[in-house]
Amino acid sequence: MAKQYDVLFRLLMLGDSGVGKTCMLRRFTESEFDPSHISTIGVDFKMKTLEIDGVKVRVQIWDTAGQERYQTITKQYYRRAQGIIFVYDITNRPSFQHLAKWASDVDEFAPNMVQRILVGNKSDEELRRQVTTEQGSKLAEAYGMEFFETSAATSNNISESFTRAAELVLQAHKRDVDNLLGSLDDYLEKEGSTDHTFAVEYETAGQYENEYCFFQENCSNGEIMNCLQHVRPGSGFQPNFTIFEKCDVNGTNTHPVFAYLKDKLPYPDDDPSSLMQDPKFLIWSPINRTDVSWNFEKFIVGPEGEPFKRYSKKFPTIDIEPDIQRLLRLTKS
Ligand SMILES: Nc1nc2c(ncn2[C@@H]2O[C@H](COP(=O)(O)OP(=O)(O)OP(=O)(O)O)[C@@H](O)[C@H]2O)c(=O)[nH]1
Repeated sequence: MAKQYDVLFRLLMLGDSGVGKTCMLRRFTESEFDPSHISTIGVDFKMKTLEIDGVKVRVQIWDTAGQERYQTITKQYYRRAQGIIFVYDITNRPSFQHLAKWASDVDEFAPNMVQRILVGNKSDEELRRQVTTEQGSKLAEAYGMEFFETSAATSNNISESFTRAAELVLQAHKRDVDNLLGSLDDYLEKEGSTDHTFAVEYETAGQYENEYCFFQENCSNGEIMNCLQHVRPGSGFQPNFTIFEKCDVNGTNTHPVFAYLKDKLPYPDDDPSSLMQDPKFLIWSPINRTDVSWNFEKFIVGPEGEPFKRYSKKFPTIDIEPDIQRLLRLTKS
């Protein structure tokens, strides 16, 4: 598989509802501006590839809902961000005053290394301005952030601000980038790609007839195909995709693909705290906080090899479908 980028970073946009986060993101990724305001529900994201200092940086930009009622959901995304773009609306003073709260949430929930910039959006609305450029710039200085005034309507400083956020993240992770593991593609390339092995243990979701196939087999490698064909789902079932051998996902022999997945997604999204309830089931060593919990956690990986989400053993497999659909749409777009 040809490598499309060198590194993948996640940026998160935070700020009150209506400040223009979605419009900024659309302007940056699709060069479009839609004057209607449809509040984001939970989180959404878009991707863009930038070339910075000769490095192809794929940025996954998460657009969060500013509305209070979604904060429990959106806070779960903080810990996975490498960069934060705080946005306020220059025509709305309260959105500027609330930055203190957004910043303190980030201090609490985001990783220490997270890079931040401050953006005052709607700079085209000079006549309705309630926050001066100087006030914005002073606040940014106080927080040690770079500052931009932007307009999603005219495109002013949109590209500059997103690119700067990505540059800061790249600089902060320079050492990692130099020893780059990069993407899942790299691993597969290193491992000899198609004829090498990696795990398959999926959960039964009763969807054999549908587009996705999830299944669970406890038998040995040699028996898997027979089980599928004759037992579950049976009736001569033939998968139309490659099934790899089983492999270790925890312990000293952890397969590099799973080491990578666990590194990028250390905890299940829906249940970050629990690992294994009963230590007598821990049959591998060494035990690590990010280990895959029995039985069964799920990972999904995006169209370009980026680990997208990890689901706990309690998360119903059937409920992964909306995320799969979303990623498939992304592949087609
Ligand atoms: N004049 C002007 N209006 C803008 C600009 N950016 C966004 N808007 C308008 O502001 C409103 C809200 O924009 P959104 O992008 O939906 O706001 P949001 O921050 O994503 O809101 P939530 O999803 O609720 O958090 C829309 O009516 C936009 O048309 C801008 O740069 N200039």
